[in-house]
Amino acid sequence: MSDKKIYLCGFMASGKTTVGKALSKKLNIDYVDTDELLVETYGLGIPAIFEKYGEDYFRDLEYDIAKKTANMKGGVVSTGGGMLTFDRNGEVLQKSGIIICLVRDFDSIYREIKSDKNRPLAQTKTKDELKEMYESRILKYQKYADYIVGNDGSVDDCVKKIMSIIDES
Ligand SMILES: Nc1ncnc2c1ncn2[C@@H]1O[C@H](COP(=O)(O)OP(=O)(O)OP(=O)(O)O)[C@@H](O)[C@H]1O
Ligand SMILES: O=C(O)C1=C[C@@H](O)[C@@H](O)[C@H](O)C1
Ligand SMILES: [Mg+2]
Repeated sequence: MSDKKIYLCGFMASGKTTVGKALSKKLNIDYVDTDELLVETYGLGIPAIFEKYGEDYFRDLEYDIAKKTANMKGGVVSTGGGMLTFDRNGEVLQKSGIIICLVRDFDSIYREIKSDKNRPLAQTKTKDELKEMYESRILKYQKYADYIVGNDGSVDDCVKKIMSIIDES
């Protein structure tokens, strides 16, 4: 099998993990989540890394994980919400796979993230601040995404859209 990866990127709670798992099952290929791989590799949860060492340190670890996924064999890789907001990560991912950005309506996203302790960046921001972050990040995701796919229907619909993109590419 080719070692090209299918990278799923997008804002927090856009569905990267849910859609990524379902897609890998349909395609019968490996699945990895960069947040999970980071936690496993460094033995510390994301909120704890932010709290103890700060965001910049987390971003350096995230960059190491981006490089690690580039060396893996093919599969579906769902990424952390901030991954594509850094050029150094976008450059690594672009070289080793196809990048698909999932876009989900902000109100659905907000409902998911407002009380989730596992998303430290969301916890410290108001709804307006998060909306601003959502809008400015979309521009960054677009810079590296090969395709933008909506995830406002069912998970299955989103998986089907991605499968038809892969078939045609
Ligand atoms: N199409 C959908 N329809 C209904 N619920 C969805 C859909 N996609 C995702 N969800 C739900 O939204 C929540 C967030 O999804 P998920 O954890 O997959 O997002 P994520 O992009 O991986 O988030 P993070 O950036 O924090 O890792 C989950 O509870 C998931 O079940
Ligand atoms: O949007 C972000 O910057 C983040 C999203 C999560 O997936 C984690 O990678 C972390 O909480 C940072
Ligand atoms: Mg996820």
